[in-house]
Parts: sequence; C-alpha cells; structure tokens
Amino acid sequence: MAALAAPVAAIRVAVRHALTGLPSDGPVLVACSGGADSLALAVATAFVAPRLGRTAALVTVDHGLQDGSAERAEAVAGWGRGVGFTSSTVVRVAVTGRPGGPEAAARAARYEALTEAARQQHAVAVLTGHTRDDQAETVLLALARGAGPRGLAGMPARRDLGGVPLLRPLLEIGREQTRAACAVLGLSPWQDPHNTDPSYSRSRVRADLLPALVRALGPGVVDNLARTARLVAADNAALDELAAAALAAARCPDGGLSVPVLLGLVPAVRGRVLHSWARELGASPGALSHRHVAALDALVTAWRGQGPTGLPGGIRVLRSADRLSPAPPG
Ligand SMILES: Nc1ncnc2c1ncn2[C@@H]1O[C@H](COP(=O)(O)OP(=O)(O)OP(=O)(O)O)[C@@H](O)[C@H]1O
Repeated sequence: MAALAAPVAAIRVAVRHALTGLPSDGPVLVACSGGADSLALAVATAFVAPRLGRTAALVTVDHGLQDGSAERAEAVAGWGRGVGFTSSTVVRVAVTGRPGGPEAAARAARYEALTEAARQQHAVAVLTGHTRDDQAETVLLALARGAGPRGLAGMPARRDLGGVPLLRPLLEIGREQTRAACAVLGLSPWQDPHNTDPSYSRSRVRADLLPALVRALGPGVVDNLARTARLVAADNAALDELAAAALAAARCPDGGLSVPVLLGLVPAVRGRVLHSWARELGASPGALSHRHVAALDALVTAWRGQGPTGLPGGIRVLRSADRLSPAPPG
C-alpha cells in the first residue's frame, strides 16, 4: 500500500484532534468555500468523522457577488455529497444593504448563515479552514494597525458562534500543505479572485509583505508569527482573568466603579477593567477604541475636575469624588 502523503496525514491528524471530545449527538458542520484550505479541511473531515463514530455535514455559502457563484456553490455541495457528507447544502445570502465595506458585509452575512445552518442541523461544532498563514497575516495586520495584545493574539482555535463552538482545526497547518493535499487527492480548488485583489489589505499582506519577510528573515517567519499569536493569547487569558476579578472588586452597588480600587491596579489590568465596563454600559466592541479607554483611564489617574467622557453609542461616564458612574446622555 502506498504511504499516505504527509500533508494529507497532517491535516487528518489536526481534524481528529479538533473533533476529539466534542459531544457526539449531532454532526460537525464544515464551512467550505471550495478554496484549497476548506476543501482540504472538508475531505479530511469526511474521512475522520465516521472513523470517530460521528456524522459530518457541509455547507457552502453563496454570497451572490460574482458571476457563476451559484453554479460554483452547487458544484461544491455536489462534491460534498459525493465524498460522504450526510448533508451538503448551499445557503444563499444577501450581502447588500449591510454596514461596512463589501468584504465585511460578506463576512457578516456568512457567519450569520453558518450560525443558522448549525442551529437548524443541531451541529455540535462549525469548522473553518483558516490556516497558519491566515494567522500570520492576521497578526501582521493587527501589529500594523496598533491593535494591542487582543489583536496580536490573532484568531482563536475555538470561539463561540451563536452558542455553537467555531473550531479552526488547521491553524497550525501551512497553506502550502492544504494545496499539496488537494493536489495529491486530485481536487481542483477554486481560486477566489478576492484573495489576490490588491485593493484588500490582506491580499497585499499575502502577496507582498509576507513573501518579503520570508525573503528577509527566513522561512520560519510564518510559523513564528503564528507562535506569537498563541503566546499572546495565553497571556491575554491570564490578564482577562485578573481583570474579571478586579472588575468585581471595583464595582459599587450603584453600578459605578470605585476609583481607589482602580488606582490600585496595574495599568494593563485597569485598561481591561475599563474596557469590559464600557462594553457592559453598551459601547459596541467594534467602535470602542484605545482612545476611549485612555480617556476613561484619565478620569481615574489624571482627574483635574474634567467633565464627562464620551463613549460610542452616546454613553457618557462621569467622575465624582471617588467614583466613576454612567452619566445621563446629553
Ligand atoms: N463561501 C463560503 N462558504 C462557506 N465557508 C466559507 C466561505 N468562505 C469562507 N468560508 C470559510 O471561512 C474560512 C476562511 O475563509 P477566507 O476566505 O477568509 O480564507 P481563504 O484562505 O480564502 O480560505 P479557503 O481557501 O478555504 O477559501 C474558509 O476556510 C472556510 O472555512
């Protein structure tokens, strides 16, 4: 018997690892675009899931943004039925009329559709094909926009998606491995023209920046960036725990925060406490910036009698004596 190609084996191991320990009373749902990463993920899941006594389903989202997208989505779903998924379906979404640019709108519509498909199918997890290269790109983009530790932690291997775990089994698999696996298995991935469109910053990072870094610093760069994300994520988790305890300690019965308690915190923890509290008050995470948290911090550490500070959503925070409190809008 021919030896199993190394990329195929590595991807199966990664998928097996991700599926182990999940409840077995529903399918795992693979989100497949037809691109090399999610095709390699899908074919590995179709192989691994039944061997673990589980069922697997596939869903492909048709954003309706390109000519022929419906036919391509049908082809992906048909392929899925052929490789043994118990269900393999297309979900059509409407991208227009949503806030943000086209990329953000498509992404939001896609995750809504995946959440709904998971709910309808009683899926125990949704799997996406993000790779180590996607992670390295995410870290570079975060670094470049000054996103801080939360951004530098990149994409988690597991997060909540509307009550279902979203898993990224290929975060430690390189893109060259997903391409190689597809080639070995005779699969013809779809090349998304958006991935090479230089008007997207991620495309420019993929096409220009990462290759330049690899040329300048060596081939370990991608792996090192992904490792940085893992290390920062572990530190974030520790700081988040400290901040949750500190927020509880700083809370006053009227919903405000105690300034003496806040002053006793190290700045990294205090910043997180203020960020969490601002979110509790209703500031949306997308709009809440470093600048807003710095302004709250100034109410604590550099108070000279200044008036209320504004947060996104018309929220205002007031310092009075030894307390931060939400102020009436005005
Ligand atoms: N149209 C889609 N339908 C279903 N899932 C999708 C779709 N587009 C993206 N995904 C999921 O999100 C993951 C990340 O997609 P993204 O477009 O950011 O990366 P990518 O590198 O182009 O991935 P791929 O090579 O699989 O298309 C994909 O691997 C896939 O699991």
